[in-house]
Amino acid sequence: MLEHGDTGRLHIVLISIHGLIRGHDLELGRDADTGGQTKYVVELAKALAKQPQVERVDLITRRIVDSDVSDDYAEAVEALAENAQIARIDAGPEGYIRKEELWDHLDSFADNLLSWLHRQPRWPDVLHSHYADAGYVGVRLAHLTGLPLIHTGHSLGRDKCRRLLALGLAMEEIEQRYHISRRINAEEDTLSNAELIITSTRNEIEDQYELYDYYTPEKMAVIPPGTDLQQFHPPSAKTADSAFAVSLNKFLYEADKPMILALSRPDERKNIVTLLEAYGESPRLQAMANLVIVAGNRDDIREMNDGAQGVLTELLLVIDCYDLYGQVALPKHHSADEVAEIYRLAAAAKGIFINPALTEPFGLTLLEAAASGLPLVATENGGPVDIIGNCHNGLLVDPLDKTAIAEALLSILDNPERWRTLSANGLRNVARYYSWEAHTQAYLQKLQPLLQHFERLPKTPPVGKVGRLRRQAIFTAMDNTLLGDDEGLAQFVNLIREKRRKCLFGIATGRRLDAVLAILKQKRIPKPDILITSLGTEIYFTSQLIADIAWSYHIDHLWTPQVLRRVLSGLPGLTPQPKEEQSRFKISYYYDSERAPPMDEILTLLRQKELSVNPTLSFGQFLDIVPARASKGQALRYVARQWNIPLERILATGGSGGDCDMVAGNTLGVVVANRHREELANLSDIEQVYFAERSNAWGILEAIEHYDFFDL
Ligand SMILES: O=c1ccn([C@@H]2O[C@H](COP(=O)(O)OP(=O)(O)O[C@H]3O[C@H](CO)[C@@H](O)[C@H](O)[C@H]3O)[C@@H](O)[C@H]2O)c(=O)[nH]1
Ligand SMILES: O=P(O)(O)OC[C@H]1O[C@](O)(CO)[C@@H](O)[C@@H]1O
Repeated sequence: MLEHGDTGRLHIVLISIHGLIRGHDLELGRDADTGGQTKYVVELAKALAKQPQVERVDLITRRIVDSDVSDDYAEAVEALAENAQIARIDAGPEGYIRKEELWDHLDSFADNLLSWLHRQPRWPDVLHSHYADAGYVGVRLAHLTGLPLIHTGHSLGRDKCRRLLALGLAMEEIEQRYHISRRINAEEDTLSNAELIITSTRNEIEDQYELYDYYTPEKMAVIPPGTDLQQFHPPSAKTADSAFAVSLNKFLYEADKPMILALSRPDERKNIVTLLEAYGESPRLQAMANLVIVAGNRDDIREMNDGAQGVLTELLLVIDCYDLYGQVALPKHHSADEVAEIYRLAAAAKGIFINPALTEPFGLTLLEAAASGLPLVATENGGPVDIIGNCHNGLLVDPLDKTAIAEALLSILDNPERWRTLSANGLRNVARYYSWEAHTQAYLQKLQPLLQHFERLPKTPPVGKVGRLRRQAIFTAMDNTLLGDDEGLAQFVNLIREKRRKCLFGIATGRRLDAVLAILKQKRIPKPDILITSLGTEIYFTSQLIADIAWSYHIDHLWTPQVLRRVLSGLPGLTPQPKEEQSRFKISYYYDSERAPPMDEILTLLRQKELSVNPTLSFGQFLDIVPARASKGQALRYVARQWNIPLERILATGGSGGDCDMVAGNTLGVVVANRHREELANLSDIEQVYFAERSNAWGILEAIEHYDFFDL
């Protein structure tokens, strides 16, 4: 069994979870989640697969079984090229859900993807996550495997939040609609654990990533994406009117006028309504050109998701308000292969492409328009700064300034010489700066240094643990869970003894080994088969309590306890716990919630100091900090792999902050009644977590009944 490529050629795993992804006829614009990123990752996978240094590319996404979308998305594997494929992983509900609703299912996605990776002939050489959700999964996999993680954000929550607030949305509404804090936290976590961040523009680094606490420009590389110059090119001699051109006639009185073209997903951030108002408030603009807005595909607006429905409804109301009938086209349908022709239609009519987005992280449409010979007017916020800076083919505008938008459009429309110059610049420079061939060369060159120094965890468990007869396990936290009710404990211990031959007994605690052993003895609890102590930083197995050295070696990654102590020493409300609670990989404080900063401020401080660690607050009073690769849940997954026990057959009981990743994901999670639910409140929506009615060990016994655990 090959552990790593002995051919020396690379195996790259790209992770892009949301949206509708397939190798052909991408349904770009169909909904808010299927747009530039889905196109980017498919083109990147195909371009990388062509490189001689690359042996295999896997593009990982979520499997979707839903009568509202094509069966293509339910295929577990789809070939992209001879050495590239899309692999679809199950996680959460089978149906197609918005990316904002995926957060509760990403731990399960990570567990299922890890199982999939273990089923492959060898470990990949690198994980490359795309967007916050894939970053969340990539971080967990990188911790569990030791593989290097690289990341591309495509769009950043802090930047989107800033723009939506500027638009007047309330923070509560942004949180409710976009779960923006979970997304930003995942982005911060990804930035603090990725080895390399690939951006499409310098502007992203200076103006978008700069908003993050964990901001390390030296880990970032600008590698712009390409565009397919076979697909996007200027119009040839006058071609017969296409079906799409004809379809515009029903909207436009004078279809031959120049066309102002906007093309984007129907998403609030694309700010199409401001463009429409700028057009509606400019009689000169209306006299000179038609406005064509391509905003995805739709049948019945009333059946679309809230975001798209809101955007399109508002457009129709504004068209009516300014009485723009006959001058504005809002076509309902276009096919993937008509998109290039739409740009050419605008170019043939000496039109302009406009991207009025509040913020545009990069803007693939700008490349497509430039390659079609269209001059650009684009938002000054984001990627267009670099694109127009490189291509010299258009103007930047403040997306909230309607007068500036109108004037920029007029300054090109009423100057044919200027139109020709900008069009020619765009054609020449898009080919020069934006090609996938150039992208993959730069990408692979940036990748090399990361591949040398990574120690991966062994793929196959050490001999001797594989094939144990026992196919189940129960792991429990100690304080107030296993312990706290002696009668319940006695019942539980009897059950464990009775089932010992088929079920491993594990304890996962924040306490140190010596403290645990004293309690086990005092309470006459049998020695567990697996003992995870000090919050997942130490693992001992069998009754001889042999320490797992490989685990200690694995978690000793980016761990700088001295720096950590120095950074935290100045904070009010934090008192170091006695030295018997401290250990090599665990720094513990008493946390006085009256005086100490809130946890998210402590998280922010650690990230600003570029400390990639795992802080948890338990019982609202104990703050423990361990290495990023250590936690109860990560230690449990490491052990489950070693003992070859599927997570779905592991009952994991906890109840405070330090138990979160043990209870979440594919384990059968349990929270007993008396534990600190508020620290695990966000778990309550996950079906695989059972909140017991009863307390302490009685709650574990109740959960065993609930899951019918011994009859699985
Ligand atoms: O009705 C539509 C709308 C969009 N598209 C296509 O979808 C893509 C849209 O890409 P882009 O303009 O880049 O916008 P987003 O979908 O928002 O893409 C996100 O991800 C991209 C890749 O990283 C970045 O360029 C963007 O800034 C980022 O917002 C383009 O290929 C368009 O041709 C269609 O085909 N039909
Ligand atoms: O507007 P948001 O929430 O930042 O998301 C941008 C969306 O555009 C996309 O390119 C669509 O594929 C993805 O990056 C993401 O789904």
